[in-house]
Amino acid sequence: MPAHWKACFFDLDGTLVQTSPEIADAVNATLRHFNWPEVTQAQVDGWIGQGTRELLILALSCVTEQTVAQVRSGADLKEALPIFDRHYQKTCGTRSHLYPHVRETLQTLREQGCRLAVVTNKEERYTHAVLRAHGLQEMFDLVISGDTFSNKKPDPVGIFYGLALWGVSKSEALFIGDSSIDAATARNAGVPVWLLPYGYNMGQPVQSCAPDRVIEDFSEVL
Ligand SMILES: O=C(O)COP(=O)(O)O
Repeated sequence: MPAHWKACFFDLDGTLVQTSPEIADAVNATLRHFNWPEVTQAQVDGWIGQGTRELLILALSCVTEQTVAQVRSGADLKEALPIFDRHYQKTCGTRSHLYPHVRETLQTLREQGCRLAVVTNKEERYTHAVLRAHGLQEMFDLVISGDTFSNKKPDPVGIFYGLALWGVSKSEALFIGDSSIDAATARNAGVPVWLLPYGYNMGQPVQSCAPDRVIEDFSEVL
């Protein structure tokens, strides 16, 4: 294992930033707009990982008692998406916060010459809003969102793109995330993966994803 990684790829929601309270606020404001029942924080936590569009589909399926396939092809989603967008743009940064030691650890990695990337399934417009709200944008050499390429995680395209851009080999890179999607992304790319246990893993313990390591605190990346 290299003493200093040459490139670190980070998931965003549940790894760098605790985002679910303000996502829940935006989802519930959207549901109220249509007079649908609200959902709980725990439900929203369990729906994070595939991007906010997919999260909204799961929420609508839950409250309207339609299948996911029906919501995906129905009128409710089309109407709800712009309302959700308006609310999430407003709530971004209001109730999210960085996990302990994120800023200092990223800073130290930068000083060590490590290339830093975000690889999230969140859509670009929200990824940048969250990073901006926490003054993190300048920290990263590369930001890849769920809609940056035609495929999102667990497709390894974001990792391959970064490695090729920087001329870094797989063994010199590390993926740090919080979910089975992150573990699968890293495995698909052939890079080691460390998982944090405090994020959003659809209600499952991260140990079940068989990561190379579980780290309790973000500073253990160093
Ligand atoms: O589901 C999302 O919005 C994104 O989740 P991620 O940052 O964990 O990839």
